[in-house]
Amino acid sequence: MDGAPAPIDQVAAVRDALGDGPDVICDGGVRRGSDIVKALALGATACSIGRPYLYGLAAAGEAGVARTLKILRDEFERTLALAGVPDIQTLARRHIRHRPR
Ligand SMILES: Cc1cc2nc3c(=O)[nH]c(=O)nc-3n(C[C@H](O)[C@H](O)[C@H](O)COP(=O)(O)O)c2cc1C
Repeated sequence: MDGAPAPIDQVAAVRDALGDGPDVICDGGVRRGSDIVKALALGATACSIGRPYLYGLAAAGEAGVARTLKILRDEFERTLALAGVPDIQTLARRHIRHRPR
């Protein structure tokens, strides 16, 4: 998997190939709320997480998982606000500058 492209770098191409209909879920490498903003701007419907919630679980059990989700949500909302984007529906590719590696 070391040579596999990052999921975030595939979102735009997947969305372009599928069109507006199907859901696209970006899974893998989401660590910050701003990562979710980027994925949605590129065309994802949602993101999923694996390790981040496990880190919270390991640190503080159920409360740690809740804390992880709150951190991600707060960062997500803060990033939208700082970008001047009022809501998810308004979020679009023009709001970010993304160069796939
Ligand atoms: C401990 C652990 C076990 C996992 N087991 C599976 C699995 O059995 N099958 C699977 O498809 N993905 C598995 N995953 C992948 C997650 O479902 C998810 O795709 C991935 O963790 C998302 O990336 P992230 O950890 O960077 O957020 C596992 C991930 C972790 C951390």
